[in-house]
Amino acid sequence: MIRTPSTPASKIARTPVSTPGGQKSREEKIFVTVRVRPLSQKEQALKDQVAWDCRDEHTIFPKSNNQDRSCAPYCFDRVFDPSCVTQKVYDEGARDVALSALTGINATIFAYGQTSSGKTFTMRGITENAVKDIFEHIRSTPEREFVLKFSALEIYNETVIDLLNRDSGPLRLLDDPEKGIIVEKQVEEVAKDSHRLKSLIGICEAQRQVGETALNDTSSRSHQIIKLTVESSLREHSGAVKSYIASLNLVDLAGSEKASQTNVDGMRLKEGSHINRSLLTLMTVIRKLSVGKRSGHIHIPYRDSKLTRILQPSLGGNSRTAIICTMSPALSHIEQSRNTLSFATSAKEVTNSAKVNMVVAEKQLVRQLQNQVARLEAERRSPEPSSLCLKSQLRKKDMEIQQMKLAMEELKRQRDRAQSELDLERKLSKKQKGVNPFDSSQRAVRCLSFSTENCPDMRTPSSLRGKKNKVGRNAIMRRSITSTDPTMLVHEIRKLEHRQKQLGEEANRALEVLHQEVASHRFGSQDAAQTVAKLLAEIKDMRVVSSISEEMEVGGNTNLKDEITRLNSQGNSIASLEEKLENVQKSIDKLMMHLPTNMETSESKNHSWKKKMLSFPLRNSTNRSPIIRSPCSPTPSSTNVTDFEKENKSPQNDDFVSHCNTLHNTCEATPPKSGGGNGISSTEGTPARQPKSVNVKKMQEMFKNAAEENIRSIRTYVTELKERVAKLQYQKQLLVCQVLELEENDSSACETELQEQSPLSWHLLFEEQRKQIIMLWHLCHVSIVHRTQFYMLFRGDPDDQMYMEVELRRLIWLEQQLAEVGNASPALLGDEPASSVTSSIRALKQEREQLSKRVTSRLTSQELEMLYIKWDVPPGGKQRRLQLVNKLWTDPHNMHHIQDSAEVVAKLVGFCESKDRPSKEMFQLNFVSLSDKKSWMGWNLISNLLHF
Ligand SMILES: Nc1ncnc2c1ncn2[C@@H]1O[C@H](COP(=O)(O)OP(=O)(O)OP(=O)(O)O)[C@@H](O)[C@H]1O
Repeated sequence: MIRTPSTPASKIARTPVSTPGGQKSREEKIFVTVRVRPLSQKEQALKDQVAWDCRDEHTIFPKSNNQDRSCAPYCFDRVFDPSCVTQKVYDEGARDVALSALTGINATIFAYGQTSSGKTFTMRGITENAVKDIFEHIRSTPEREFVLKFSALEIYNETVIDLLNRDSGPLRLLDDPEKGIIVEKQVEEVAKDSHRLKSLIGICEAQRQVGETALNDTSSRSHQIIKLTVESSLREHSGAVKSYIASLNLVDLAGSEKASQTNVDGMRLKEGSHINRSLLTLMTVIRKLSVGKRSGHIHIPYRDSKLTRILQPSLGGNSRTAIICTMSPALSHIEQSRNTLSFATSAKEVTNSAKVNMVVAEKQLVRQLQNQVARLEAERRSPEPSSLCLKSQLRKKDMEIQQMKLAMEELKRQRDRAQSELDLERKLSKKQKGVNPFDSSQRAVRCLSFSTENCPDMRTPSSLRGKKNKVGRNAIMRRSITSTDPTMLVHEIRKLEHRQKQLGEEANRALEVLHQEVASHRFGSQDAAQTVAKLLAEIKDMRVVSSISEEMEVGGNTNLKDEITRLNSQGNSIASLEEKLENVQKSIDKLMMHLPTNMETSESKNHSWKKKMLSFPLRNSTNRSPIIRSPCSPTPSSTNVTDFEKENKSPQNDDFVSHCNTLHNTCEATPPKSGGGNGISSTEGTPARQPKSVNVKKMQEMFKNAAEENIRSIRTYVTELKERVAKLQYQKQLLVCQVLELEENDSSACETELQEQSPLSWHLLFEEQRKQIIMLWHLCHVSIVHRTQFYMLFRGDPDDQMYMEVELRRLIWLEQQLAEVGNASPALLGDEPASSVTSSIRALKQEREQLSKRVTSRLTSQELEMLYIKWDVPPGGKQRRLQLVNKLWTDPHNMHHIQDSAEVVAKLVGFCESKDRPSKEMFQLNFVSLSDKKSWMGWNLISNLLHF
C-alpha cells in the first residue's frame, strides 16, 4: 500500500468558529502523534532490525532495506523517536488537550497501536502527568471552585465493566437526548486530592483484564477508559452562568494482534478476536470520518462496537482529541506498524467541534418560565368558555412566576452565604495545614493517648487493664508533656463546637418543617389531634434545647479546665436533645398510625390536603437534604421553595396540584353549601358529581401516600441527626480525654518516674500488645494490607509504643462498634464503608481478590510454585492465586503464619522494594470532619495503601 505524505502540523487549521444559535464551538482536527519505542530485549535477542527512521519531529519513513514496499514518508503533528521520554510525549502531544477539560472543553487522549507497542506504558505516563497538572492548575486558580469526579470502565469481550464496581456485572449503554451516550449505573467517585485520584487509578489498574501472550507478558486484554469529570465555578459569582463542566477521557486501547505472532489459543484467542473486531470498527469510523467532509453525508457506524459508541463524542464530536499511535521499530512488525500509520493518517483528517460546556441551571429556569408564560398565553387565546377562570389562573401563574423569581433570589443568597461559610472553613483548615505535619506539636494533637478513666467508649480490655501498662503509658505521657500545645487542643474543641452549632441549626430547620407538617394535620381525628398537640409541645421543648446549645458562648481564653467543664455541660445538652428527638420520633410513629383515619372528605380537608401538598418541601430524600441543610429562615423560604419545587415535581403530582388548583379556585369563586357532600363547588351540575367523587377518592389516596412519605423523610432525617450527634459526642470525648491527660501531666511532679524503662519490659509489653492487635485485626476483618504494613513497620522499636497504643485503642473501639452495630439495617448505616461486620467482610474479600490479580505480575513463576507448595494450594485447582491469597492472615494464633503472610502481602503490594515505603506517621489517629460522609473510624482504603 502506498501512503501519501500528510499535512504537517503547522498547516492544520485550528480556528475557533461560531455555531449558529449556540455556544461558540471550535473546529479542529484530531491531534495525531506517533511514538516509536526502543527495540525490546526480546527483539534485540532475536537480532531484529530497526525498520524505521524518524527524520525530523514530524516525519517518519521506512528504511530503504524493505524491498518491494514504498519508502514514502509519513507526516504527523509530532513524531517521537525511541529516545523520547514520556514527559516529552505528554508536553508536546497531550498536555494542551488534557488541560482543556479545566476550561469546560471535553478532551480525549488515546493510545492506539499493535500489541506490545507501548500503549499502556505511554498512557500511564500521560495520566500521571495530566493528574499532576490538573491539581497544579486547581491550586493556582483559587478564584474558582473545582470538583473532580472519577470513573473508569473497561470493554472486555464486548462487555462494559465498571472498574470501580466489578460486582455490578455488565453495564448497559443508554442514549440520553441531552448527554449523549451514558453508561448506566456507572460508579463515579469524587477525588478530593491527587493522592485519592492516584489510588483510584491504581484500583482500576489492578482490576483490569491482563494476560500473557508471546509478545507481551502483561498484555491488556480490554480497552480501558478512565474518565475525569471537572466541574468548576467562580467562587464570588452571583449573577450569570459561569460554571463549566467537561470530561477528560484517558483511553488505553487493547492492541491489535495477529494470532500467529501472539501464539494464543482458547480464551486469549477469543479475546484477541473481540479486540481486533472493535479496533476494526474504530478504523472504519475514523476512515469514514476522514473522507466524510469531502463526500457529504455518509453513515458512520459508531453503533457497531461498544468502543466507538462510547468514544463517539471524541470522534468527530464535541471534544478535543489527541491520538498517540505507538509502534515497535522492529522489522518483524513492519506490517503492523504500517497499519498503525495508516490509521494515524486517516485520524489526522478527522475534524471535531469542541465547545465550552456551561452549567445552565439558571438558564434552564428562565427557559422554563418563558415556556410557562407562552403556554399560558396560548391558553388565554384559546376559545375556552370559562375564560374568567383561565384569567384567574393566569393571574395565579403570574404570581407563581414572581414567587419563583423570589425563590431564585433566596437560593442565590443561600448559596453565597454557604460559600462564605465554606471559605471561612477553608481558611481555618489552611491555617492548620500551614503547620509542618511532622512538627512534633501538631503530631501530638493528632496522635491521641487517652486517659481511659474518662473515656467510657475507649476502655482498655480487662486483660490489659489489669496490668495498666505503666511503662508504655508513661512513655506516651512524656511525649504529650513535651509536645502538646494547649492552644491547638482548644482550637480543635472550637472546631467541634462550630460543627455542633451547625447541627443545632439543622435541627431547628428540620423542626420548622416538622411544625408545618404537623400544622397541616390539624383537621384530623380526635386521636390525631392529641398526638399532634403532644408533638408540637415536644418540638417547642426541643427548640429550647437546641437554642441553648447554640447560645453557648465560646470563650477566648485557653484555660483547659474551663473547657472541660463547658464541654461536659454541652454533652448534657446533646443528650437532652437526643432524648427529645427520640420522643418526637415516637410521636411521629403514632401519628403515622392515625393517618388512615384522617382521610375524610370535607371541604376543609381538601383545603388542608392541598395546603399540605404545596407547603411541605420534604417530598423525597433528594429534595430534602439541600432544603433542610441550607441556612435560610424557615418560614418565608419554605413557601418559596415550595413554589420552586412545583416546577420540578413528578408529572403525577403535577396533575394533582393543578387539579387541586382548579378545585380551589372554583371553591373560592363560589362558597360551598354547608355539609355539601364532597365539598366541591355547588355551581357544578348534578351529572358532574360522579366523576368528582372519584377524583376526591384519588386525591385522598394521593394525599395519604404523600403524607406517609413526608413523615418517613422526617423520621430518616431525625435518625441521621441522632447518628451525627452520637459521632460529635464521641469526638468530644476524645478531646476531653486528651485535655484531661494534659492536665494530669501538667500537675504531675514525678517527671523522674518517666525516665528510661528497661528494654526487656518494653519488649515483653510489645509482644503482648502485638498479639492483641493481631487478634483484633482478625476479629474486625481489618484490611490485610493494613495489617501487613503495620506489622512490617512496627517491630519493637521503643518509638513504636505510641503507635501500638493508638492502634490497640482504635481496634478495641472498632470491635465494640461492630459488636453494637452488628449487621444493623442498612437504613441506619447509610452507605458508609466498613461500618458493619458484613461490609468489613465484603471489603476484605474484595481486597483479597485484588491482591490475587497481582500475583502473576509481582512473583516469578518459580516463587509462585514454591508458595503453592508451602501454602498447600493443590495443583490443577481452580483460581489458585485466589486460593493462595485467601489463606493469608487467617490464623491469628500462629506467629509464623503471621510473619509468612505479611511477607507475601508485602511482596504483592510492593512494600519491600518501594522507595515510597510508608512512614510510621501515616498511622496517626485523625479527626475527620463531620461533613465528611465517610465513617471517621474507617480504615484507610486498601487502595490508599497500595503503591502503584
Ligand atoms: N517508550 C518505551 N520505552 C521503554 N520501554 C517501553 C516503551 N514502550 C513500551 N515499553 C515496554 O514494552 C513493553 C510492552 O509495552 P506495553 O505493555 O505498554 O504495550 P501495549 O501496547 O500496551 O501492549 P498490549 O496491547 O499487549 O497491552 C513493556 O514492557 C514496556 O515497559
